[in-house]
Amino acid sequence: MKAAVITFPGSNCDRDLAVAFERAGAEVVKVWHKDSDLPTGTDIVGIPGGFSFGDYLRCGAIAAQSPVAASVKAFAEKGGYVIGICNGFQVLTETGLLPGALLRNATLKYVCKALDLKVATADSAYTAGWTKGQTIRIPIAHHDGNYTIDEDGLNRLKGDDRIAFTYVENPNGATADIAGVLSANRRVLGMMPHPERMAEAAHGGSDGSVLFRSLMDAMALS
Ligand SMILES: NC(=O)CC[C@H](N)C(=O)O
Repeated sequence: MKAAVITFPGSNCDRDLAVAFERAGAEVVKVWHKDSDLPTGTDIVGIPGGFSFGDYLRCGAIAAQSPVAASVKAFAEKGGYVIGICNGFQVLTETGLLPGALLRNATLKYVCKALDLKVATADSAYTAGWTKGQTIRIPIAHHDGNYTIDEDGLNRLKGDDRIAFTYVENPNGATADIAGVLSANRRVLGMMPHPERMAEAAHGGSDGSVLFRSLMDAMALS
């Protein structure tokens, strides 16, 4: 499996994401945001966490205008797999690949801690390694993680089983405790928590590694 990890000025989780993909067995190619083409044979695009373009305008808004963003959008629209973590999730909502928006945390504070999540669906390449309703521990680190969506949008997400993860204790005011959502074709995942930061014993937990392994398994079958 070839994973393309995008880097913007201000990204800071690109290396961690690359390592998590590699430990799961993927080949990783780093892609600078000015590269307009994804590497030939890309199976999945990873948009990492960080502070792209200093979080100016809105988190992810400038990154969503980068040359590479158009290729990522075209890749996703053709059915490609894309995962956006934290700032990557913000970029995905700004490109329109995922619905909703990430607003400032209700507390107006940056929150950095490990917390419990519920796996809201096991029906995706990313979450198939867990069972629905399982509690897992993954860290968050953000000031704009307050996932917000209108009632119609929320009903669509619920009706289509597209909520991937919810918080056990909501740290940021997110609508319906949502921590991660899937696209309509279930191949684009955006999540505020950082699975790559809890992916091996030395991180203090390895729940995050399940996501990368599930992905590898799903791709081996497809
Ligand atoms: N860890 C991150 O990716 C941070 C995302 C974003 N800059 C925020 O603070 O909300």
